Amino acid sequence: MRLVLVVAAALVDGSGRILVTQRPEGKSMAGLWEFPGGKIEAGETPEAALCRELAEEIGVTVEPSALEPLTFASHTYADFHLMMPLYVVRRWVGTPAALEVADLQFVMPERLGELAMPEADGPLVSAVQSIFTEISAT
Ligand SMILES: Nc1nc2c([nH]c(=O)n2[C@H]2C[C@H](O)[C@@H](COP(=O)(O)OP(=O)(O)OP(=O)(O)O)O2)c(=O)[nH]1
Repeated sequence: MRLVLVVAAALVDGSGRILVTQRPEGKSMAGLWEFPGGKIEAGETPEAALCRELAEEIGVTVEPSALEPLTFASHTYADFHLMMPLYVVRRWVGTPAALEVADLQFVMPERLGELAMPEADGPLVSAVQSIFTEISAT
């Protein structure tokens, strides 16, 4: 089984909403909503890969020090096993734009479950929701 390393981010805005992006036509899982990010290239750290992907896909600048580890997905698809750390990002420069994604939206955490997302993302959505439930309860 091929192991694929991907890194992703949950950008959280000042209202506690989470950014999700839509996979474009021509890619696997086209049309599904996901956390922005992508594959780690040879010789790259996960943090450098994530900052590069966020700049390429949605045009925002994120400092590696702004990446807060949250959880990870470890999920077997039909033809590969995905290992994907998810970071929370609360600080970035620029306004997210759909540069290499079909669309993007900020959604309240409790609404994430209404979106069609990759199979691997179920546990990530639960983790994001539980963090924000904790925050809003304090
Ligand atoms: N960025 C991101 N990728 C995800 C998520 N959930 C999930 O299963 N993935 C998968 C989809 C892809 O197989 C892989 C990310 O690859 P990618 O999007 O950077 O590269 P790609 O389009 O060339 O991938 P592919 O067509 O070869 O599958 O991780 C997620 O929440 N965010």
